[in-house]
Amino acid sequence: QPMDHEAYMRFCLDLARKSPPKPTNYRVGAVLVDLASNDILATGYTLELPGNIHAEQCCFMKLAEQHGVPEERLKDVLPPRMALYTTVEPCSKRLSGNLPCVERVLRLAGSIQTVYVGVMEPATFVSSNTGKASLDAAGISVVHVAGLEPEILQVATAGHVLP
Ligand SMILES: Nc1nc(=O)c(N)c(NC[C@H](O)[C@H](O)[C@H](O)COP(=O)(O)O)[nH]1
Ligand SMILES: [Zn+2]
Repeated sequence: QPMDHEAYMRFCLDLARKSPPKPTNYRVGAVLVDLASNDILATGYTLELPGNIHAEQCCFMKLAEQHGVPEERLKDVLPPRMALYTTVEPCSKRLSGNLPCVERVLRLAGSIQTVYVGVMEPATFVSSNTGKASLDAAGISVVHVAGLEPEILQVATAGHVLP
């Protein structure tokens, strides 16, 4: 019995809780799901892998490693219909200058059908995340899974110094 959207988002939130708090990013959890089998292809949480790695980026890095391909070639080796769940929408700009996750998702346009997000990105680091427009333009739906916002934001900002 496949999990429902809220169950996947709760799973992402549990992953986000594993992320070490930092004042300069959010604690996010993400999973990539094969829509044909409902199998979870990869999980990730912020800083899970060495370096300044985002949750979504973790998923893609793990799959690139598993398949022995560079991240740019993932579309060639991954299933044709997938969904990405992430507690915070994929970043469209990173203050570190690293490649934003929206760009990483766009590499899989045509395979990733939908990005399910728990919250849109707050304005703490990036005044307005333009990801939804970019993803929509590439035919990737961005769908808000409502109901977990307070918990997601509390976990995401746990490392932030109080104003
Ligand atoms: N969707 C998402 N997943 C993450 O794992 C994560 N950490 C963010 N965070 C977005 C935020 O805008 C950036 O973390 C800051 O812009 C700082 O950029 P870096 O993270 O240092 O590259 N967003
Ligand atoms: Zn990102």
